[in-house]
Order: sequence, then C-alpha cells, then structure tokens
Amino acid sequence: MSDKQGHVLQVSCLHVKVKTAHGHLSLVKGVEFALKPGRVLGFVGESGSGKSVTSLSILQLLDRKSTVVEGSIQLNGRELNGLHAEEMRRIRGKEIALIMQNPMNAFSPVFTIGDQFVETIRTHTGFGKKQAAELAADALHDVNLPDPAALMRRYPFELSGGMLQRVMIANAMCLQPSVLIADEPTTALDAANQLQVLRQLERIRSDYGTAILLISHDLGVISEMADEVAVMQQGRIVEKADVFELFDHPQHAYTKMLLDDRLTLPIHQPAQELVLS
Ligand SMILES: Nc1ncnc2c1ncn2[C@@H]1O[C@H](COP(=O)(O)OP(=O)(O)OP(=O)(O)O)[C@@H](O)[C@H]1O
Repeated sequence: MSDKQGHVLQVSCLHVKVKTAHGHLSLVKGVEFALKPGRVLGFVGESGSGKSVTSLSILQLLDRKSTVVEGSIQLNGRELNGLHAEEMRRIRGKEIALIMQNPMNAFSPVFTIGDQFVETIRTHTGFGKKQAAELAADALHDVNLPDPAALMRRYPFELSGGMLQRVMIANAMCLQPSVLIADEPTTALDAANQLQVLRQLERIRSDYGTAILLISHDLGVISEMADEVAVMQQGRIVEKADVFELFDHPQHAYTKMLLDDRLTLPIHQPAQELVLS
C-alpha cells in the first residue's frame, strides 16, 4: 500500500544525532527522498558520509539510548520513526528488509541455516514448519544454491560470504518486502558472486515490485542497477538525479569529483562486466 503520491517509502527531514560526552554530534542532516514500487535508488558517497546511519535509522536499528532520530520515515503510509520496538520487529523483514555487506552478522552461529530461515518465515507468515521449510527450500533453489535440503542443515560458518548473501536474498524473496535496503551487498564478493547477487536483486525488483535502496561504493553497480542516484557528503544529500542525468551531467562539485575519481582510480568491477541478463 503506497501513499497518495505512490511512494512506498518517504523519508523527510531526517536528522540523526549521536549523544557524546560533549553534546550531540550530527551524523545525518536533513535527508529527504522517496521511493516508488519497483524503483532502485542508489546511494553513493565517501566513507563516513552517513549512508549506513541513514539506512539503519530507517530500519529503526540504531541504539535508541545513544542516538536521536528526528524527521519522518513513512513506510506504506505509516510512520516508523518512534514506533514501538515490538511493532518494528513485525515490520522488519516482512515489509522492509536489509541485506548487509557482511552477511555473517545477520545469522546466529548456533542455529542451522534452515532453522533460522524457517523461523523467519514462520514469524512473519504464520506458516507451519513443513510449509515454511518447503518455501525456504524453493527460495534457495531459486537463487541457484545447490542442494537446498543439505544446505539447510549447515551452519552459517560452513558457507561462503557469497552463499550467505544469497540465503539472505532468498529470505527476502519469500517475504516479498515493499522495500529492500541493500548496504554494500556486493563489496565483499568476488566477481562471479557479485553478478549472481545483482541478478537476484533485479529479480526481486521485477518479480515483486520491491523498491530497493542500494548503497554502494561501486559506481559500476550503481549505473547498472539504479534508476535514480543520491550523492551523500558529510551527512547530507548534495545531489539527487536520474541515473543517466547524474552520470552525464553531474551538477555538484563533489559528484564531479566522484565521477572523475572513477576514471583515475581502479574501481571494484568494470561496469561492462556487470551487465545483467
Ligand atoms: N554509533 C555511532 N557513534 C558515533 N559515531 C557514529 C556512530 N555510527 C556511525 N558514526 C559515524 O557516523 C558517520 C557516518 O557513518 P556511516 O557508517 O553512516 O558512513 P557510510 O557513509 O555508511 O560509510 P561507509 O561507506 O564506510 O560504510 C561516520 O563518521 C561514523 O564514524
């Protein structure tokens, strides 16, 4: 269910401050953007510019004691900022999901992949164990993971980063969230796994109309996947534009510098190798 303008996610006037011994330190300053179903917004910017803090504040995952989140975060027309933690747990995963750079952090080391996957599905759907296990196995098969039944009996440390990343994507596929936040989803992966992960993200977008907030240092990935790009610098969005417009006619000096750096620095992966089929 989107709002009147058709947005599934609308972030307005978002400020995030962290409490320090010397007062409040501003990490995110007046960030605004909106996402429509099936659209991909790329988030780029130097390390420390506030991309992850922005995404964690949307998911209400920042420590409530040490941070202050101000502004509005509307998901399907419902305000998330300040929502009760229990209510937020019901929404996370089901309506808005996160895929992070280091997928090992997303899994408990003491339960098998299957236990965790099935539990997540059951929490959000009310399915029985058998039904949830079948859905999980189908989803793992869908992301090209071999022998899903055997894989579900394994523990996270027995899988590579690329495999875990695909398990997280399979998870998201089962729950079909309105919004998926992918925070550097390919950075830790080799070229073959990067491509697989990007293809799966593209499938989630096209099959389920999931809107994706894609955070990446890799301008090749952004240019392939994003419809629109927001450039962050020191906690602010300094430029936001259609992807072609931004790459062809960057307006802000910082965006120009990022694009110039791309030409002089070795980038993570040449764009032409990331063409999605
Ligand atoms: N809990 C915290 N307390 C204090 N400062 C923090 C906290 N979390 C993040 N920061 C600071 O906030 C700023 C933004 O961090 P953030 O992780 O959002 O950057 P980023 O753009 O995602 O960087 P990267 O691309 O390296 O992941 C950084 O200066 C970081 O050191």
